[in-house]
Amino acid sequence: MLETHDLSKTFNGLMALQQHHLQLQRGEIVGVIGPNGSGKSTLFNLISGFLRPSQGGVRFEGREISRLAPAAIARLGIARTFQGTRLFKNLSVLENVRAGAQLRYPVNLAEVVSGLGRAKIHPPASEKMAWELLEMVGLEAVADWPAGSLPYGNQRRLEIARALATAPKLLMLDEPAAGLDSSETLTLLHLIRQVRDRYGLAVLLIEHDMDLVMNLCERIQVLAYGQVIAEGTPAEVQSDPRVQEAYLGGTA
Ligand SMILES: Nc1ncnc2c1ncn2[C@@H]1O[C@H](COP(=O)(O)OP(=O)(O)OP(=O)(O)O)[C@@H](O)[C@H]1O
Repeated sequence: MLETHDLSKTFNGLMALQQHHLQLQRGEIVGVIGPNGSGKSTLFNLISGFLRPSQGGVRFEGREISRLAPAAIARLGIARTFQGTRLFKNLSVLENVRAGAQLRYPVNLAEVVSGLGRAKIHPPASEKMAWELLEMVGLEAVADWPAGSLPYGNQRRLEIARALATAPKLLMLDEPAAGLDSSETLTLLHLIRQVRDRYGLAVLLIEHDMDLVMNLCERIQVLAYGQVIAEGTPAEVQSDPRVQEAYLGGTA
């Protein structure tokens, strides 16, 4: 469903990503790991349209998408979360999920709140769907709370519910476990699996939390200095000497 081919990005002579290749099938959970500065965020930004490649491209369902704008890519069925959260903190939890459906389109907060402008053309997710998503992430009891008042772990789960309101085919998660304690991380692991099982979507995640990556992902790709140095099952990657070397003295 998703394929990067020869994907490369240079910043002022620095090769942030070099000749990257990845294939992702429907229903797969794949992790991208690597030391700081290895190119993970660059890869995410290239796939989601926030950066243009210097070379190569990205195909989604057979179509070249690397020259499309982020909103156009989102419309094709790719949703992403960001490091940290980007919730509408003053809107309720439920309103955040409903507004998630509009994130496929360039609506702003004022339009979401008023239901006017572009928000009128692109209506929010139905109340039924929003409640279903809230139930899945375990936040129905706090549906009326302002999103900003939730503990951080719950905000991360809300972000996932909001991304799912766009009914994506591919969900990209940028360090979903950052800032979570081990029990919140375990809840997150189950949630991501449940989301995949229920909606059959593909999940691509960047993560530094090795426990989460090794227990959740079916396949892992390892980057170092912008290059793929290993790819395989968690067991294969963990026993790969190149990976151990890349992480020597690192954050793994
Ligand atoms: N907009 C930019 N301008 C210049 N250099 C950049 C830019 N974005 C990233 N880089 C450089 O590209 C390289 C790869 O960075 P990237 O953020 O993709 O790594 P990362 O693996 O996501 O790191 P981290 O784990 O710290 O988030 C780094 O050397 C970084 O300094």
